[in-house]
Amino acid sequence: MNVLELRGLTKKFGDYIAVDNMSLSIRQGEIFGFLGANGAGKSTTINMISMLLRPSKGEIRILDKDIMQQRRFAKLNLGIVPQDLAIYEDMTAYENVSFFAGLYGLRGARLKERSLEALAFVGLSDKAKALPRTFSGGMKRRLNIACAIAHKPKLIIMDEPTVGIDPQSRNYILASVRALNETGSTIIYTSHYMEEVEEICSRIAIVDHGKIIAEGTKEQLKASITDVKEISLDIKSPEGTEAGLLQSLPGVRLVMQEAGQLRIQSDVGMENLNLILRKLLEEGVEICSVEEREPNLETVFLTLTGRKLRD
Ligand SMILES: Nc1ncnc2c1ncn2[C@@H]1O[C@H](COP(=O)(O)OP(=O)(O)OP(=O)(O)O)[C@@H](O)[C@H]1O
Repeated sequence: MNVLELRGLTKKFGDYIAVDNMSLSIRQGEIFGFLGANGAGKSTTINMISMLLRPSKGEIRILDKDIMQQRRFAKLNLGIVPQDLAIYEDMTAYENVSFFAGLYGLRGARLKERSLEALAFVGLSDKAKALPRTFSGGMKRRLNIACAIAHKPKLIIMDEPTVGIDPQSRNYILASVRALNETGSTIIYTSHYMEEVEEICSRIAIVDHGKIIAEGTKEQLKASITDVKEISLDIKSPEGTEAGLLQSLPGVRLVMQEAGQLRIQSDVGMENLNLILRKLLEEGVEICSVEEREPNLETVFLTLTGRKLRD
């Protein structure tokens, strides 16, 4: 059964079309990645699914029921982890979770059990009695997740839950996404970090200008890219000076530089490796290794949109 179905979903703000005739089916048991640059329309889509925004056009079905006609059913089956934190700083972590779980009708022993379980899921059991204002940004994000999952929704939507947090919290969040999925929840995970999406998602939609421009498993998406190759060079030289030199060479589409490494995406069939190497050597750059890389989701995104996922 489809846990979520979007049919021709559209949202206009004045003349601006933020979500453009989007159709999508998400099956039970998936971790579905929603990948797009800032402003692509991810949050607007999520806000419509969570009934905070009214679609201009189209239909949203959760577990085969139209959410406009079955609002309560949709709410009970949905857990939303919003991009902006929705927690109370002056209530303990446990009180926060049980407050939100209570909104979904949980009471008594079941409320307590589910609230504690949700805190355990995100690795905050030992902080149950602490106030969120003493938490790191990452811990607050984990609490935000616990608040959305205690009522055990069938569909959990996470809107960029790992933006700007420490690696330990990030790992907790990714582990909790997997654990939630293993216990039967379907998950929609939005992010502009393609590494994360690649790591945890079973299927991915790439969103750009409010439209889904590609959809499939990561293997399918990568296999669709046949006209770009990626070369990776380990180099020794002062950082930050090389990318500009290479950008203007024929066939070079994109140069990325990180800590002694250059990643160059260029047109397949362009025999420009010799030009690239010659240019670097002329500039006194020491080349330690050269490797042709498998395409990743960044390559896919770049090829489809002509832009980098993160600017
Ligand atoms: N209430 C609003 N009124 C006018 N324009 C809006 C409104 N909400 C969003 N937009 C515009 O719609 C577009 C899509 O925004 P949205 O927040 O859905 O993108 P996003 O993919 O979630 O990006 P981000 O990662 O930055 O949250 C943006 O250009 C945004 O400026």
